[in-house]
This record gives sequence, structure tokens and C-alpha cells, in this order.
Amino acid sequence: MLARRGLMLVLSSPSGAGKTTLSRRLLASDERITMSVSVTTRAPRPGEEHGKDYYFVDRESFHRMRDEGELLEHASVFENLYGTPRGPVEEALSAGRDVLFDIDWQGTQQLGESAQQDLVKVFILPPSAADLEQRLRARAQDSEEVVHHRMAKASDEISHYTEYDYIIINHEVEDSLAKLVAILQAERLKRRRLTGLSSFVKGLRDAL
Ligand SMILES: Nc1nc2c(ncn2[C@@H]2O[C@H](COP(=O)(O)OP(=O)(O)O)[C@@H](O)[C@H]2O)c(=O)[nH]1
Ligand SMILES: Nc1ncnc2c1ncn2[C@@H]1O[C@H](COP(=O)(O)OP(=O)(O)O)[C@@H](O)[C@H]1O
Repeated sequence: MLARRGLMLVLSSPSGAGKTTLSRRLLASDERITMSVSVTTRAPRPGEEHGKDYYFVDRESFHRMRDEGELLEHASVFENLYGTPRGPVEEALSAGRDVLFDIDWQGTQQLGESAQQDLVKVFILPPSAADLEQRLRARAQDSEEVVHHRMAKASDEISHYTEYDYIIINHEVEDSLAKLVAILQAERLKRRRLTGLSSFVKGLRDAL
């Protein structure tokens, strides 16, 4: 296989549209992409694991990481702090692996300032407002108040869709996953990412 620069695949959406579901499915289906596990001051939901879903930290630890430059980007979402640890992302990219991010539009903008060339931005939309509300409730892990708050914020989140390269309207999980896989496959074939291409082509031409 040709040597290639790793890419950064970002998924953003209003809460409940299906990012976590699609991320898990993509990670399970492709071993060349690895998840960026964020740090957050949010409390864990039932079933969430420290180090797998998030690194759950207190505000003091979060501020220390931010101040010491350990975060690639960070933002406040729904009154909680979220950030991307820098080390694992840099290691994965330099090893030619792709990295998947489930982050909001604020974090996506910050990544774009430092890594525009490596970034592939996908925005997930729910098929309808009613579907979004149903999905937030179906998850059954947040209080009524939290569900309301997330619905109220959804319109603002959605207004950022124009900052993304690709849009997936998440009707059926299988169909959305297939679209995501297609995006990833095409982006991996971008000529500028194929660092091993010129020597391959040289070898090919020398042999002709
Ligand atoms: N900027 C930024 N946003 C994040 C990060 N991690 C998660 N988020 C976003 O924070 C929001 C809330 O995430 P979460 O509490 O897990 O709720 P969920 O999206 O409803 O599952 C979502 O929009 C995530 O994409 C991060 O490291 N940085
Ligand atoms: N295409 C879909 N059709 C029906 N339900 C879905 C779909 N995608 C996700 N869900 C469900 O909606 C809820 C929210 O999905 P989740 O992946 O947690 O969203 P997000 O990470 O964007 O907040 C979950 O219960 C999930 O199983």
C-alpha cells in the first residue's frame, strides 16, 4: 500500500442526530481509523467508560491541561468543558493513521486554523425535528430538562452546517454508514495525501 498522510475526519451534529452511533460503527468496520477520545467535565452517562468514551476530569484538571498546551482545541458546550488531547492525535497522524473526532463546530473551527489540509468535515443532520427529539428521548440517559436544553440548542448548532465539506441526513444507520465509508475512501485517495506516490510513479515510469 502507498505511504499516505493520515487525515482528520470530523463528525459534528446537533446532540442526538447520531454521531456516536455512526462513530462506533465506523471504528468497528475500519481498523485504519482511530478515535480521538476527548476530555470533559461532564458527568459520565450510564455505561460510559473513562478512557473509552471520554476522559472524565474535574474543572481544575481540565484547566491545567488547557494551560499547559495539552489540548489541540477546546470548547464549552452545554455548560461543560470539552477538549481534544493533542498527543494521541499527533502520534496517529504521523504513523499514517486516520483520526475520527466527535466534536462541535467550535472545535472544528479551531482544528481548521492549524490543520486545514488534513481536515475532512462531515455534518450529520436529523431527518426531522420530531426524529431528533425522539432520538434524544430514546437514548433515555438524560433528564427531561437536559433533553429540552439540547433541543433548544439544536437550531444554533445546525446553523453551522455551511462550514462543513459533506452533509449526511441520518435516516437509516446502515445507509448513513455507507455514505461515511464512501467519504473516507474518496478522501484517502486524494493525491496530496499520497506521500508515497511520486516514488511509486517514478518506479513505474523507469520500468516503462
Ligand atoms: N469542541 C469539542 N467538542 C466536543 C468534544 N467532545 C465532544 N464534543 C461535543 O460536545 C457536544 C456534547 O457531547 P456529549 O455530552 O457527549 O453529548 P451528545 O453529543 O449528545 O452525545 C457534542 O456536540 C460533541 O460533539 C471536544 O473534545 N471538543
Ligand atoms: N439513523 C437512526 N435511526 C434511528 N435512531 C438512531 C439513528 N441514529 C442514531 N439513533 C439513536 O438516536 C439516539 C442518539 O444517537 P447518538 O448516536 O447518541 O447521537 P449523538 O452522538 O449525535 O448525540 C441513540 O439512541 C441512537 O441509538
